[in-house]
Amino acid sequence: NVATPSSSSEKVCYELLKLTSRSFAAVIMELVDELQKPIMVFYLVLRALDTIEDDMTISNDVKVPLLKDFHNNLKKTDWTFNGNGPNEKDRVVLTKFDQILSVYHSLKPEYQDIIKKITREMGAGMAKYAEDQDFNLNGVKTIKEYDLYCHYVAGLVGEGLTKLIVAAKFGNPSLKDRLVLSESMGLFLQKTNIIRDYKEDLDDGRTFWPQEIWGKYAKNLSDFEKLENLDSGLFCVSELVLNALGEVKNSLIYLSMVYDHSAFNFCAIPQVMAIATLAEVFENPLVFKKNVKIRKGTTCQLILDARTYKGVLDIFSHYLRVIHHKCPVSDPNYLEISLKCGELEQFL
Ligand SMILES: COc1cccc([C@H]2O[C@H](CC(=O)N[C@@H](CC(=O)O)C(=O)O)C(=O)N(CC(C)(C)C)c3ccc(Cl)cc32)c1OC
Repeated sequence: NVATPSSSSEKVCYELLKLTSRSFAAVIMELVDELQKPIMVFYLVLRALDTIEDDMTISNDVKVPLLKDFHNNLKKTDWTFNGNGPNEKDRVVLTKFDQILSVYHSLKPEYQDIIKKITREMGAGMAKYAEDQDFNLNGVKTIKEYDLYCHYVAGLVGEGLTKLIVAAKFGNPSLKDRLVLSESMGLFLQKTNIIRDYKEDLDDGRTFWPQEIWGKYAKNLSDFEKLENLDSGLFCVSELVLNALGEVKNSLIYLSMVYDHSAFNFCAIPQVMAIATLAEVFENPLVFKKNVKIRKGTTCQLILDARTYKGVLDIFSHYLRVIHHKCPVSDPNYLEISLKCGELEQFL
Protein backbone atom coordinates (compact mmCIF):
# COMPACT_ATOMS: atom_id res chain seq x y z
CA ASN A 1 0.00 0.00 0.00
CA VAL A 2 1.96 2.98 -1.24
CA ALA A 3 0.58 5.90 0.74
CA THR A 4 -0.66 8.83 -1.27
CA PRO A 5 1.50 11.64 0.18
CA SER A 6 -0.87 14.53 0.91
CA SER A 7 1.50 17.47 1.51
CA SER A 8 4.43 18.61 -0.63
CA SER A 9 6.75 18.16 2.38
CA GLU A 10 5.65 14.52 2.59
CA LYS A 11 6.60 14.08 -1.06
CA VAL A 12 10.04 15.54 -0.31
CA CYS A 13 10.42 13.19 2.65
CA TYR A 14 9.62 10.12 0.55
CA GLU A 15 12.23 11.28 -1.96
CA LEU A 16 14.77 11.76 0.87
CA LEU A 17 13.93 8.29 2.16
CA LYS A 18 14.52 6.70 -1.25
CA LEU A 19 17.73 8.69 -1.64
CA THR A 20 19.18 7.69 1.73
CA SER A 21 18.38 3.98 1.70
CA ARG A 22 16.72 2.56 -1.40
CA SER A 23 16.14 -0.99 -0.15
CA PHE A 24 14.98 -0.06 3.33
CA ALA A 25 12.79 2.77 1.95
CA ALA A 26 10.77 0.14 0.08
CA VAL A 27 10.12 -1.69 3.35
CA ILE A 28 9.00 1.54 5.07
CA MET A 29 6.69 2.30 2.13
CA GLU A 30 4.96 -1.05 2.77
CA LEU A 31 4.10 -0.06 6.33
CA VAL A 32 0.48 0.44 7.33
CA ASP A 33 -0.42 4.15 6.93
CA GLU A 34 -0.66 4.79 10.70
CA LEU A 35 3.01 3.84 11.12
CA GLN A 36 4.44 4.89 7.77
CA LYS A 37 4.70 8.65 8.41
CA PRO A 38 6.02 8.51 12.02
CA ILE A 39 8.62 5.85 11.12
CA MET A 40 9.68 7.70 7.96
CA VAL A 41 10.16 10.89 9.99
CA PHE A 42 11.97 8.95 12.74
CA TYR A 43 14.27 7.34 10.15
CA LEU A 44 15.09 10.72 8.52
CA VAL A 45 15.70 12.49 11.86
CA LEU A 46 18.10 9.67 12.81
CA ARG A 47 19.78 10.00 9.41
CA ALA A 48 20.26 13.73 10.00
CA LEU A 49 21.78 13.07 13.45
CA ASP A 50 24.03 10.35 11.97
CA THR A 51 25.18 12.68 9.18
CA ILE A 52 26.30 15.30 11.70
CA GLU A 53 28.12 12.67 13.79
CA ASP A 54 29.87 11.28 10.68
CA ASP A 55 30.86 14.69 9.30
CA MET A 56 34.57 14.96 10.12
CA THR A 57 34.71 18.48 8.62
CA ILE A 58 32.72 19.86 11.60
CA SER A 59 34.97 20.78 14.53
CA ASN A 60 34.06 19.36 17.94
CA ASP A 61 33.19 22.73 19.48
CA VAL A 62 30.47 23.02 16.84
CA LYS A 63 29.58 19.31 16.60
CA VAL A 64 29.16 18.56 20.32
CA PRO A 65 26.48 21.23 21.01
CA LEU A 66 24.89 20.44 17.64
CA LEU A 67 24.44 16.79 18.70
CA LYS A 68 23.49 17.54 22.30
CA ASP A 69 20.82 20.09 21.34
CA PHE A 70 19.65 18.44 18.13
CA HIS A 71 16.31 17.42 19.66
CA ASN A 72 15.54 21.12 20.24
CA ASN A 73 15.48 21.63 16.47
CA LEU A 74 12.35 19.48 16.45
CA LYS A 75 10.50 22.38 18.14
CA LYS A 76 11.33 24.66 15.20
CA THR A 77 9.71 24.76 11.76
CA ASP A 78 12.51 26.16 9.60
CA TRP A 79 15.81 24.70 10.83
CA THR A 80 18.28 23.45 8.21
CA PHE A 81 22.05 22.84 8.24
CA ASN A 82 24.60 23.20 5.45
CA GLY A 83 27.11 20.53 6.37
CA ASN A 84 29.94 19.92 3.94
CA GLY A 85 30.17 16.24 4.76
CA PRO A 86 31.56 13.61 2.40
CA ASN A 87 28.48 12.26 0.67
CA GLU A 88 25.89 14.47 -0.99
CA LYS A 89 23.23 11.76 -0.38
CA ASP A 90 23.23 12.29 3.38
CA ARG A 91 23.87 16.04 3.37
CA VAL A 92 20.55 16.75 1.64
CA VAL A 93 18.72 15.38 4.69
CA LEU A 94 20.16 18.35 6.60
CA THR A 95 19.70 21.01 3.91
CA LYS A 96 16.04 19.94 3.59
CA PHE A 97 15.45 19.36 7.30
CA ASP A 98 12.68 22.00 7.28
CA GLN A 99 10.65 19.63 5.08
CA ILE A 100 11.10 16.84 7.64
CA LEU A 101 10.08 19.27 10.39
CA SER A 102 6.88 20.10 8.56
CA VAL A 103 5.84 16.42 8.44
CA TYR A 104 7.07 15.90 12.03
CA HIS A 105 4.70 18.65 13.26
CA SER A 106 1.81 16.96 11.45
CA LEU A 107 2.31 13.77 13.51
CA LYS A 108 0.22 12.93 16.61
CA PRO A 109 1.81 14.54 19.71
CA GLU A 110 2.38 11.07 21.17
CA TYR A 111 4.53 10.09 18.15
CA GLN A 112 6.36 13.45 18.21
CA ASP A 113 7.18 12.86 21.87
CA ILE A 114 8.62 9.38 21.27
CA ILE A 115 10.81 10.67 18.42
CA LYS A 116 11.96 13.72 20.43
CA LYS A 117 12.91 11.66 23.52
CA ILE A 118 14.99 9.13 21.54
CA THR A 119 16.64 11.92 19.52
CA ARG A 120 17.63 13.66 22.75
CA GLU A 121 19.13 10.49 24.29
CA MET A 122 20.94 9.53 21.10
CA GLY A 123 22.31 13.05 20.55
CA ALA A 124 23.61 13.08 24.14
CA GLY A 125 25.28 9.69 23.62
CA MET A 126 26.86 10.73 20.32
CA ALA A 127 28.11 13.99 21.90
CA LYS A 128 29.70 11.98 24.72
CA TYR A 129 31.60 9.79 22.20
CA ALA A 130 32.60 12.83 20.09
CA GLU A 131 34.24 14.36 23.19
CA ASP A 132 35.80 11.10 24.40
CA GLN A 133 39.49 11.37 23.44
CA ASP A 134 40.24 7.82 24.55
CA PHE A 135 37.38 6.44 22.44
CA ASN A 136 38.51 8.43 19.39
CA LEU A 137 42.10 7.27 19.79
CA ASN A 138 41.75 3.66 20.96
CA GLY A 139 38.22 2.72 19.93
CA VAL A 140 36.09 0.38 22.04
CA LYS A 141 37.88 -1.36 24.94
CA THR A 142 35.58 -3.73 26.81
CA ILE A 143 32.56 -5.76 25.69
CA LYS A 144 30.56 -3.69 28.17
CA GLU A 145 31.60 -0.48 26.32
CA TYR A 146 30.85 -2.24 23.01
CA ASP A 147 27.29 -2.92 24.19
CA LEU A 148 26.92 0.66 25.49
CA TYR A 149 28.11 2.18 22.20
CA CYS A 150 25.66 -0.07 20.28
CA HIS A 151 22.90 0.95 22.71
CA TYR A 152 23.33 4.61 21.82
CA VAL A 153 23.45 4.16 18.05
CA ALA A 154 21.10 1.19 17.63
CA GLY A 155 19.43 0.02 20.86
CA LEU A 156 17.71 3.40 21.23
CA VAL A 157 16.37 3.07 17.67
CA GLY A 158 14.80 -0.25 18.60
CA GLU A 159 13.29 1.36 21.71
CA GLY A 160 11.80 4.26 19.73
CA LEU A 161 10.32 1.98 17.08
CA THR A 162 8.86 -0.31 19.72
CA LYS A 163 7.13 2.65 21.41
CA LEU A 164 5.75 3.83 18.05
CA ILE A 165 4.49 0.33 17.15
CA VAL A 166 2.87 -0.15 20.59
CA ALA A 167 1.41 3.40 20.58
CA ALA A 168 -0.15 2.66 17.18
CA LYS A 169 -1.51 -0.60 18.69
CA PHE A 170 0.29 -2.87 16.21
CA GLY A 171 2.35 -4.77 18.75
CA ASN A 172 1.98 -6.47 22.12
CA PRO A 173 1.92 -3.68 24.77
CA SER A 174 4.21 -5.74 27.01
CA LEU A 175 6.99 -4.97 24.48
CA LYS A 176 7.17 -1.56 26.21
CA ASP A 177 7.94 -3.26 29.55
CA ARG A 178 10.55 -5.57 28.04
CA LEU A 179 12.88 -3.07 26.37
CA VAL A 180 15.69 -5.63 26.61
CA LEU A 181 14.03 -7.23 23.56
CA SER A 182 14.14 -3.98 21.55
CA GLU A 183 17.74 -3.53 22.70
CA SER A 184 18.67 -6.91 21.19
CA MET A 185 16.93 -6.00 17.93
CA GLY A 186 19.27 -3.03 17.63
CA LEU A 187 22.42 -4.71 18.93
CA PHE A 188 22.03 -7.67 16.59
CA LEU A 189 21.93 -5.37 13.54
CA GLN A 190 24.66 -3.03 14.74
CA LYS A 191 27.08 -5.79 15.82
CA THR A 192 26.61 -7.50 12.46
CA ASN A 193 27.35 -4.22 10.64
CA ILE A 194 30.44 -3.61 12.82
CA ILE A 195 31.88 -7.07 12.04
CA ARG A 196 31.13 -6.63 8.30
CA ASP A 197 32.53 -3.05 8.16
CA TYR A 198 36.03 -3.95 9.48
CA LYS A 199 37.92 -2.85 6.33
CA GLU A 200 35.76 0.23 5.60
CA ASP A 201 36.04 1.50 9.18
CA LEU A 202 39.78 0.77 9.36
CA ASP A 203 40.31 2.80 6.15
CA ASP A 204 38.26 5.62 7.75
CA GLY A 205 40.60 5.46 10.76
CA ARG A 206 37.80 4.17 13.01
CA THR A 207 37.35 0.85 14.76
CA PHE A 208 34.40 -0.51 16.71
CA TRP A 209 35.66 -4.04 17.34
CA PRO A 210 36.07 -4.35 21.15
CA GLN A 211 39.70 -4.73 22.23
CA GLU A 212 38.59 -7.20 24.94
CA ILE A 213 37.96 -9.61 22.05
CA TRP A 214 40.41 -8.69 19.24
CA GLY A 215 43.24 -8.19 21.80
CA LYS A 216 43.33 -12.00 22.30
CA TYR A 217 44.18 -12.50 18.61
CA ALA A 218 46.48 -9.61 17.64
CA LYS A 219 48.59 -6.74 19.02
CA ASN A 220 46.99 -4.19 16.65
CA LEU A 221 43.61 -4.37 14.97
CA SER A 222 45.21 -3.66 11.57
CA ASP A 223 47.36 -6.84 11.93
CA PHE A 224 44.43 -8.81 10.50
CA GLU A 225 45.05 -7.18 7.11
CA LYS A 226 48.28 -9.18 6.82
CA LEU A 227 47.97 -12.63 5.26
CA GLU A 228 50.18 -14.27 7.90
CA ASN A 229 47.59 -13.26 10.54
CA LEU A 230 44.60 -14.62 8.61
CA ASP A 231 43.93 -17.56 10.97
CA SER A 232 43.88 -15.44 14.11
CA GLY A 233 41.71 -12.90 12.24
CA LEU A 234 39.18 -15.59 11.38
CA PHE A 235 39.14 -16.80 15.00
CA CYS A 236 38.52 -13.21 16.10
CA VAL A 237 35.57 -12.94 13.70
CA SER A 238 34.24 -16.21 15.16
CA GLU A 239 34.21 -14.75 18.65
CA LEU A 240 32.56 -11.53 17.43
CA VAL A 241 29.89 -13.60 15.63
CA LEU A 242 29.40 -15.66 18.80
CA ASN A 243 28.91 -12.41 20.74
CA ALA A 244 26.36 -11.16 18.18
CA LEU A 245 24.48 -14.48 18.33
CA GLY A 246 23.84 -13.66 21.98
CA GLU A 247 21.16 -11.22 20.76
CA VAL A 248 19.26 -13.76 18.62
CA LYS A 249 16.95 -15.28 21.22
CA ASN A 250 15.57 -11.89 22.35
CA SER A 251 15.17 -10.76 18.74
CA LEU A 252 13.10 -13.82 17.89
CA ILE A 253 10.96 -13.34 21.00
CA TYR A 254 10.48 -9.69 19.95
CA LEU A 255 9.33 -10.69 16.46
CA SER A 256 6.79 -13.13 17.92
CA MET A 257 5.15 -10.13 19.65
CA VAL A 258 4.66 -7.91 16.58
CA TYR A 259 1.08 -8.42 15.38
CA ASP A 260 0.61 -6.23 12.31
CA HIS A 261 1.83 -7.95 9.14
CA SER A 262 3.52 -4.84 7.69
CA ALA A 263 5.16 -3.98 11.03
CA PHE A 264 6.34 -7.60 11.29
CA ASN A 265 7.93 -7.40 7.83
CA PHE A 266 9.53 -4.07 8.69
CA CYS A 267 11.12 -5.63 11.81
CA ALA A 268 11.90 -9.10 10.42
CA ILE A 269 13.63 -8.20 7.13
CA PRO A 270 16.71 -6.47 8.67
CA GLN A 271 17.04 -9.34 11.19
CA VAL A 272 17.13 -12.08 8.52
CA MET A 273 19.56 -9.96 6.43
CA ALA A 274 21.77 -9.79 9.54
CA ILE A 275 21.83 -13.55 10.27
CA ALA A 276 22.60 -14.21 6.57
CA THR A 277 25.41 -11.60 6.75
CA LEU A 278 26.83 -13.21 9.91
CA ALA A 279 26.96 -16.58 8.11
CA GLU A 280 28.65 -14.86 5.15
CA VAL A 281 31.36 -13.15 7.22
CA PHE A 282 31.96 -16.24 9.39
CA GLU A 283 35.32 -17.87 8.48
CA ASN A 284 35.45 -15.55 5.43
CA PRO A 285 38.94 -14.11 4.63
CA LEU A 286 37.33 -11.42 2.42
CA VAL A 287 36.11 -9.60 5.56
CA PHE A 288 39.66 -8.18 5.91
CA LYS A 289 39.66 -6.99 2.28
CA LYS A 290 36.23 -5.46 1.62
CA ASN A 291 32.63 -5.10 2.75
CA VAL A 292 31.22 -8.61 2.42
CA LYS A 293 27.61 -8.41 1.17
CA ILE A 294 25.07 -11.17 0.69
CA ARG A 295 24.07 -11.76 -2.95
CA LYS A 296 21.10 -9.84 -4.40
CA GLY A 297 19.30 -13.12 -5.15
CA THR A 298 19.67 -14.19 -1.52
CA THR A 299 18.25 -10.84 -0.36
CA CYS A 300 15.16 -11.30 -2.53
CA GLN A 301 14.65 -14.87 -1.29
CA LEU A 302 15.04 -13.75 2.33
CA ILE A 303 12.40 -11.04 1.91
CA LEU A 304 9.97 -13.61 0.48
CA ASP A 305 10.69 -16.22 3.16
CA ALA A 306 10.57 -13.73 6.06
CA ARG A 307 6.89 -12.94 5.60
CA THR A 308 5.79 -15.35 8.34
CA TYR A 309 7.20 -16.05 11.80
CA LYS A 310 7.72 -19.71 10.83
CA GLY A 311 9.64 -18.49 7.76
CA VAL A 312 11.90 -16.36 9.97
CA LEU A 313 12.59 -19.30 12.32
CA ASP A 314 13.48 -21.49 9.31
CA ILE A 315 15.90 -18.82 8.00
CA PHE A 316 17.62 -18.55 11.39
CA SER A 317 17.73 -22.33 11.72
CA HIS A 318 19.34 -22.62 8.26
CA TYR A 319 22.06 -20.00 8.86
CA LEU A 320 22.83 -21.26 12.39
CA ARG A 321 23.49 -24.68 10.82
CA VAL A 322 25.68 -23.01 8.15
CA ILE A 323 27.73 -21.27 10.88
CA HIS A 324 27.93 -24.46 12.97
CA HIS A 325 29.18 -26.51 10.00
CA LYS A 326 31.62 -23.82 8.84
CA CYS A 327 33.38 -23.71 12.21
CA PRO A 328 36.72 -25.61 12.07
CA VAL A 329 37.65 -27.70 15.16
CA SER A 330 40.91 -25.71 15.18
CA ASP A 331 38.92 -22.56 16.12
CA PRO A 332 39.34 -21.88 19.88
CA ASN A 333 35.67 -20.80 19.89
CA TYR A 334 34.54 -24.11 18.38
CA LEU A 335 32.91 -25.45 21.54
CA GLU A 336 31.14 -22.15 22.40
CA ILE A 337 29.89 -21.77 18.82
CA SER A 338 28.55 -25.37 18.84
CA LEU A 339 26.84 -24.85 22.20
CA LYS A 340 25.30 -21.50 21.14
CA CYS A 341 24.07 -22.87 17.79
CA GLY A 342 22.74 -25.98 19.53
CA GLU A 343 20.96 -23.91 22.20
CA LEU A 344 19.37 -21.65 19.59
CA GLU A 345 18.44 -24.46 17.19
CA GLN A 346 16.43 -26.21 19.91
CA PHE A 347 14.67 -22.91 20.58
CA LEU A 348 13.67 -22.58 16.90
C1 LIG B 1 12.91 -2.76 16.40
O1 LIG B 1 14.06 -2.22 15.75
C2 LIG B 1 14.05 -2.14 14.35
C3 LIG B 1 13.00 -2.62 13.56
C4 LIG B 1 13.10 -2.50 12.15
C5 LIG B 1 14.23 -1.91 11.53
C6 LIG B 1 15.26 -1.43 12.34
C7 LIG B 1 16.50 -0.84 11.73
O2 LIG B 1 16.73 -1.47 10.45
C8 LIG B 1 17.60 -0.79 9.56
C9 LIG B 1 17.83 -1.67 8.34
C10 LIG B 1 18.64 -0.90 7.32
O3 LIG B 1 18.64 0.31 7.27
N1 LIG B 1 19.37 -1.65 6.49
C11 LIG B 1 20.24 -1.05 5.49
C12 LIG B 1 21.33 -2.02 5.15
C13 LIG B 1 22.58 -1.75 5.94
O4 LIG B 1 22.61 -0.72 6.67
O5 LIG B 1 23.48 -2.54 5.80
C14 LIG B 1 19.48 -0.84 4.20
O6 LIG B 1 18.62 -1.71 3.90
O7 LIG B 1 19.81 0.15 3.52
C15 LIG B 1 18.90 -0.42 10.24
O8 LIG B 1 19.92 -1.06 10.02
N2 LIG B 1 18.88 0.64 11.10
C16 LIG B 1 20.16 1.19 11.58
C17 LIG B 1 20.55 0.68 13.02
C18 LIG B 1 20.93 -0.80 13.00
C19 LIG B 1 21.75 1.49 13.48
C20 LIG B 1 19.40 0.88 13.99
C21 LIG B 1 17.69 1.36 11.38
C22 LIG B 1 17.72 2.75 11.34
C23 LIG B 1 16.53 3.48 11.54
C24 LIG B 1 15.33 2.78 11.74
CL1 LIG B 1 13.87 3.67 11.93
C25 LIG B 1 15.29 1.38 11.79
C26 LIG B 1 16.48 0.68 11.65
C27 LIG B 1 15.19 -1.54 13.74
O9 LIG B 1 16.20 -0.97 14.49
C28 LIG B 1 16.84 -1.71 15.48
